[in-house]
Amino acid sequence: MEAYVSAVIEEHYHTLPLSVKALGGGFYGRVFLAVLPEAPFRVVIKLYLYPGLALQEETQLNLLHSTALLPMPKVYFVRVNDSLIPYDALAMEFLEGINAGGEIRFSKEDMKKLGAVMIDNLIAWHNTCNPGGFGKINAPSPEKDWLSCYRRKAGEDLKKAELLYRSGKLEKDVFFLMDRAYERIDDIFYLPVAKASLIHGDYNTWNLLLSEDLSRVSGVIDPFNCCFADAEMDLYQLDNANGRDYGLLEQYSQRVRLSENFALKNCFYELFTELMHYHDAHVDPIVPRVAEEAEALRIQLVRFGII
Ligand SMILES: Nc1ncnc2c1ncn2[C@@H]1O[C@H](COP(=O)(O)OP(=O)(O)OP(=O)(O)O)[C@@H](O)[C@H]1O
Repeated sequence: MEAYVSAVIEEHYHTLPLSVKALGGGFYGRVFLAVLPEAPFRVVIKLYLYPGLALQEETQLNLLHSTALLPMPKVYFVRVNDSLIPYDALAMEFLEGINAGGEIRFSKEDMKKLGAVMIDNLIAWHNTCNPGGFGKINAPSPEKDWLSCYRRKAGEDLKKAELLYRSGKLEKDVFFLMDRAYERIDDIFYLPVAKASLIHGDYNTWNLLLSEDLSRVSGVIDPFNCCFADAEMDLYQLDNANGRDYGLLEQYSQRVRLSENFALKNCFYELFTELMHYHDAHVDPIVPRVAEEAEALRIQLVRFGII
C-alpha cells in the first residue's frame, strides 16, 4: 500500500515523498505519514478499504474542524479510486502527538484534567445543533423527530446483525435479543430528544492525541457516522479503551444532565452500532465482547420493565 501512497503524493504535489511510514489502521482504512521535501512537509494519507468513505470523512472532518475546541486535521484533498490507485484516499494535516488510548503513566488527577478538556470539546460539538433536524450532514430533508430517524437506522443495523447470525457469526441469543429490543424501540426511546446535536460518532481515546509531554490534548481524529443525532449516542464510546481512567463519562454527566433512559439507550446504541461495524467492515464479531454488550442491554430491558 505504501506504493499507492507515493503515487497519491506524486500526482498531487509533483514530487515523490522522502519517506512513507505506516501509522496504523482499523476496520475501514490504513493510515500513513508521508514526508515531503517541500510544504506541507508532512501529510497523512488515509487509504480506505471501501469506496465512498473518504468523501464522507472529508465532509465530517470539515464540519467538526470548524466547531471544535481541540485541533483537528485540516483536509488537504480527497482522491477517488481509479485504475491507477484502487483505494479512495484522503490527505490531511499531520497532528503531532501520541495516542491517548495507549498506556499513559500519569496520576489519576492529571488524567482527569486531560479528560475534562476532552469533555469540553465534546460538549461544544453537542451544543452545535441543526435547527432543521436530525440526520446526515447536508441532508436535504432532515427529520424533525429523532426516533423516526433512528428507527430506520437501527432497522438497517438489525438486518446486518441478521446476516451475521444467518452466516453463523453471531450467537442466536444475541440476535434474538436485538430483534426483541427493536420490536420495543418505542418503549426504549420513550422520551423525545430535544436537540439535533453534532456527534463525532467514534469519540474514544484511540481517536484522541496527547502531546509528547502529556501536558495537553493535542488533537482529535477519525470521526465515523458523524451527523446530527441524539447527543447521548456519542457516549458509549467514552467507556471504550481507557476512557474510564480519564473519567470521561463521569465528567460528562457532571456537566450535562443525562436523560432518565440514558443507561437503556446507551446499551442499545452500543450493541446495534457495533454489529453494524462488524458487518460493514467484514470483521467477525468478537464473541465475548458482543455477549457482554447484549447482556448489558438485557439487564436494562428488564430494569425498565420492557422484557
Ligand atoms: N491526522 C493525523 N495526524 C497524526 N496522526 C494520525 C492522523 N490520523 C491518523 N493518525 C494516526 O494513525 C492511526 C490510525 O488512524 P485512524 O484512527 O484514522 O485510522 P483507522 O483506525 O484505520 O480508522 P478506521 O477506524 O476508520 O478504520 C491513529 O491512531 C493515529 O495514531
